[in-house]
Amino acid sequence: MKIGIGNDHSAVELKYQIVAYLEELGHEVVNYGTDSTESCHYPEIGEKVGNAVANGEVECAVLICGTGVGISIAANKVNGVRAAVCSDCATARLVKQHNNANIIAFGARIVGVELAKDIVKAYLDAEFEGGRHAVRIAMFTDIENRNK
Ligand SMILES: O=C(CO)[C@H](O)[C@H](O)COP(=O)(O)O
Repeated sequence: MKIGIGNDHSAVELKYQIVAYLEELGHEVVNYGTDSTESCHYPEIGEKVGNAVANGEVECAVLICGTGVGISIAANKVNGVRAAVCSDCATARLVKQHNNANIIAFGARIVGVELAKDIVKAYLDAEFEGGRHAVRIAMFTDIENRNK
């Protein structure tokens, strides 16, 4: 799978570890994040990755900032993006099964590297269940259309 990754200055080291892990799993990774620990602005990266997912440049993406929250808020401003912050594997699985999240986010200041890898794996291994959940996903699109 072609997977995007984006991060701010707080998450450079964790980003490298997640990129290596994704490549070990056989995925192609496109890096949209910063490789510098110099302070930068996570909304720019969240938007860039959100656009890459929305326009199909990558199939899904991983976003990492200090908490995972700010960068996912930015990505969620892009129509068609469903970015979900996860700090545990059950949530990571459910955001794919129920919410069809196309971006998973977590915080470099919140989770350690092994948990972060497990979160990514739980998300990638899960499948969207459709059915009643598809009705709710369509309602996200309705919200976007009402708020253009
Ligand atoms: O978690 C974040 C956004 O949700 C950012 O990584 C965090 O706010 C950056 O903080 P600082 O500029 O103090 O390093």
